[in-house]
Amino acid sequence: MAKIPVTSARRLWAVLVPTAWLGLLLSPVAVAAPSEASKYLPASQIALLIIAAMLAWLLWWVMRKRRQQEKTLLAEIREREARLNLALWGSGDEFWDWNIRENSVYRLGASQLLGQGSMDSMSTDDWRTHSIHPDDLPRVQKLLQEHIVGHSELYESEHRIRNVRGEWIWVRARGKVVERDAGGSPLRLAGTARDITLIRRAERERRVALEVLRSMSEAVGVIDLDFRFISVNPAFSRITGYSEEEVVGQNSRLLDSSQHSSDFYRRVRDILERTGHWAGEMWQKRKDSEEFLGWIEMSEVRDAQGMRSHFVAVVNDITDKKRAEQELRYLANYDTLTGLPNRALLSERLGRAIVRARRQETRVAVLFLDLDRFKDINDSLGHAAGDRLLKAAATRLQATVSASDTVARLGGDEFTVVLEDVESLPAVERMAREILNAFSMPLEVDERHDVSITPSLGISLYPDHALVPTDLLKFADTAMYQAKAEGRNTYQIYNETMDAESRRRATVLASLRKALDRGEFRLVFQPRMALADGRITGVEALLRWHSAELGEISPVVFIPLAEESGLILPIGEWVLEEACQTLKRWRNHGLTELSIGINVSVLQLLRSNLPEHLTQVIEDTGVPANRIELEVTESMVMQNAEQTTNVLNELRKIGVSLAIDDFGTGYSSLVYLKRLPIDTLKIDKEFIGDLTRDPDDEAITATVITMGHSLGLNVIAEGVETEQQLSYLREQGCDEIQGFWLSPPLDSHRCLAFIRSWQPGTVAAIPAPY
Ligand SMILES: Nc1nc2c(ncn2[C@@H]2O[C@@H]3COP(=O)(O)O[C@H]4[C@@H](O)[C@H](n5cnc6c(=O)[nH]c(N)nc65)O[C@@H]4COP(=O)(O)O[C@H]3[C@H]2O)c(=O)[nH]1
Repeated sequence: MAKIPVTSARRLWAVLVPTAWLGLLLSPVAVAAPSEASKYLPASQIALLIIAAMLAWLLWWVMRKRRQQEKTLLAEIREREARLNLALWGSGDEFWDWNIRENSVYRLGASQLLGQGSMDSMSTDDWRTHSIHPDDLPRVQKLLQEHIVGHSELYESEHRIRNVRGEWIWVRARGKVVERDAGGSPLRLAGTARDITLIRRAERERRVALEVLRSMSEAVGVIDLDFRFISVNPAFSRITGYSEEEVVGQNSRLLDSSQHSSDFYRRVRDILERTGHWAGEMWQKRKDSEEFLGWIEMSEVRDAQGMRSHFVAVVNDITDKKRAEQELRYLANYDTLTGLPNRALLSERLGRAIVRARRQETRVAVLFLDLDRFKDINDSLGHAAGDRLLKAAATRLQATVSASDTVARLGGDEFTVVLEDVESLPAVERMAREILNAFSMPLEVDERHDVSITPSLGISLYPDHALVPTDLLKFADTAMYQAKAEGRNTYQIYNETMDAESRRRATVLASLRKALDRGEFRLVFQPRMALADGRITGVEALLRWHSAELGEISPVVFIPLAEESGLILPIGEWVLEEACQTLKRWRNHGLTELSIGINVSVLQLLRSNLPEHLTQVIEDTGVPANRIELEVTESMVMQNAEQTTNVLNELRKIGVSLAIDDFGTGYSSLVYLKRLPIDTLKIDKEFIGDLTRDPDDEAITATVITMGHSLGLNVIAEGVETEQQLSYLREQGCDEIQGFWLSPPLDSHRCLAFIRSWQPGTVAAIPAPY
């Protein structure tokens, strides 16, 4: 159908409507009374009227049709607009239309941006100042300008705009000039803006995550569900040695190490597949085959649909940390010198042993072991040799006990052995003897030095003596001190009286420390006589201590304490000076042939400046060196033969004579004796006491005399109490005797009087004083 322009249709309407009305008005006349009508209107007019009416109807019909079309069009437009709205809502986009000429911006947008069903129209200026973030505005304007002038095909920008809630959100705006004037100048620019806040945030988070991954010190590997690497971070390459290219596509088995069984790795993967997570320590193998310990956390990653898409493994190389931890644990529990458990680990093991023993109703024995005179050796050989000696002692000890027993070092020269499942006390004693026996062979300190050292052992038992580790250790320690007091190189089993003993020892030691300053010491002198002519050849100076608090204390008690505590050094100096002063006085009384024997502790030989001090005393007193005889005990010398020999040689050079005291108790070998620069052997009173009663002692004494003479030594018998003993010794050719038969130790005045009144010829007639 041909379309009629709206304006001409209106004009036609203006002519046709009155005509049609006229036609209609006149038509009834013609119809009702044709004869009359024919009277009034000619037929042509009637026809005209009918045509006019028909035209009017036609026009009305066209107009109606037209209105219907317009309505349909409008409905279509509305529908499209609704669809556009829907599309914008669905996409979250905003449509904007900038009318440059009218200087206004029309915006149609999703509720997120502009509010529900929002349509907005604003001036360009308002749009600029209120809607676009001031920081982004210059850039937006620049991009718009570039597009308007034709420098860009499309206007495109990412910037912030204010949303319906007044918050700044990021949008990606795109647009194009959609209308230009005849001269080509843009009239309208339209486009969309999409909310990209979340995308940008996700993008930023992704960038941050990527940066974190890149800078992480932990190795990160992304693995697919078949355990093949998808990507790895730089730390992964650094730690494993594999570059990303080398590893992507490879199965993660590539890093499996031989430290675990393949079963282990299979189990880990099973757990990961079942639970989506696994964390733990795992050995891994680097590209260069070196193995490292990793702390590994593996977790599944799910996609947007919640389906597992891959795994992420974070690997921390903890090899060094673990090593450091182990070292720390080792340091906390083990003695670094010997590698034996230390006190902490010992207490723990002892505790566990006690728990087991309680359950099984068995016994636990604690053997507390201290090396005799270790301090002296340490001081004389040097600390390095001392350390080697301790190591050798630890090895010897470990080799002696069984592997299930704990050998620990508590510090210094103190060791402890814990024996479990102890059947009986004799079994423990057997072990104690085995240990003592094991130390009868010298320990090799280095290629040149062998050192003989003996231990003293104290024993305590669970549950007999104590029920807790601390008490068991304390009691074994007490028993060990008792073993020392018993003469060392022995063992003692704890008993309650030892506590009193150790308390007494502590009291004595406390008083001993003050004794020298308080002038509580004095010397007594015991004469000795030559058997050949009955002449008094000399005296032995013996120390006495009368304590203000404790009364008279025997040297047998306080000398070992003085040696252990080191007090023997100043005390020994005092003895030396006092003895030489006495001899000087006696010499002034004419006793110029008299010698004086002075006991010297091994500690003085090893630790003091004895040769220098002696030289000084000789100089001060004017006593000839050859009238001084230093007495050292056999066992002391033998234990530290090498070091003591050096000092003895120095002393010999000064001119003093040297005697081996208590000879016969130390099992000296002849070879050693020959090497020592000594002049005299003093046979221990133990052998003399049983002379004439014990044939063994007689034989030993006779042998010692013969042996001493064969080495060119003067032999003196100590502790001679009877005439029978004297006769026997004379028979055997012993050179001198000393003992109660002749005289007990006397103070200096009485001793001087005794010597002066002594008649050599009346030897046989002198009765024993006791
Ligand atoms: N049963 C018996 N005993 C007799 C007889 N004759 C003497 N004795 C005792 O035997 C000990 C001999 O001294 P020692 O063997 O050097 O043994 C000494 C010595 O090793 C040590 N001692 C004493 N004075 C000193 C000293 O000034 N310095 C050092 N380092 N040790 C000393 O103490 C130990 C014991 O000395 P003391 O108690 O004075 O005991 C002395 C003496 O009194 C006797 O016929 N029968």
